[in-house]
Amino acid sequence: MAEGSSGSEFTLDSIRKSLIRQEDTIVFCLMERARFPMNSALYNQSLDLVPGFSGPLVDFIVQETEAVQAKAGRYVNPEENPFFPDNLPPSLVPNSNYSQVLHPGGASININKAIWDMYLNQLLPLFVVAGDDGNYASTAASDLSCLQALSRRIHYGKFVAEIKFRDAPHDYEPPIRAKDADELMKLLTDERVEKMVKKRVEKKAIVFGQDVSGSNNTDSKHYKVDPSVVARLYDEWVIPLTKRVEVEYLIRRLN
Ligand SMILES: C=C(O[C@@H]1C=C(C(=O)O)C=C[C@H]1O)C(=O)O
Repeated sequence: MAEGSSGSEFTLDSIRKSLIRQEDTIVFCLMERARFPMNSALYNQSLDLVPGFSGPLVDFIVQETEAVQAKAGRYVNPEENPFFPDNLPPSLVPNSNYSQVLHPGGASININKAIWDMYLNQLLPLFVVAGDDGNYASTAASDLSCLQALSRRIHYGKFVAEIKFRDAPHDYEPPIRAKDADELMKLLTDERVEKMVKKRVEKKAIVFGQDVSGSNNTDSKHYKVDPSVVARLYDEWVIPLTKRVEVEYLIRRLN
């Protein structure tokens, strides 16, 4: 089930290892998107660039890509959640045997609208330069990689919540029955781990984002994505949204 895991191990430790691995993917995706300027025409609601499609070009590219990926079975995987879930075609390929560790109620949790809004309206302007180079299709492909990586990480909260519940059902059952979201939030929060995550992603942006040359000199002042933006991304959005998924999952856990 988890990225890079055999599927047989389901522990908080193995889930956290997967979240750490996903940080690399997220940092590299952001660095790829930073190769292009803002290209705001891509996101413009009123520029109908595709004949017969009404809406921003980025919507067209994401919807069409998700449709192909759905046919190839992407959304059968409980780790994946589409940005445009309405009218997706069914999978045409034989089902892979994903281990069904989640409670069935988890399948209805999809907070991609909030992730889309955060990414386009708040995050992008923090790490891409202004301008338009006309590379809309490549820019949108890069946006989709970032969005999918962020969505996977944030919805991984379902697996985190499941294992936390299994490890301490007696602690979680009373607030679940009382539908006490605040108490659940307190129970699942681990501030020590959050602090480590924020420090580590900032460091990854420093290490991965340097220009590497053949000599011993690296340019340590210029990073492909500002490391403080990556730390802020996790602090303000990734961690809080992951915890929102965890709470939403737990609230449904005993249904
Ligand atoms: C994901 C977890 O749950 C919470 C969310 C965290 C995160 O999004 O990085 C970190 C610690 C917890 O507060 C976890 O415990 O690992």
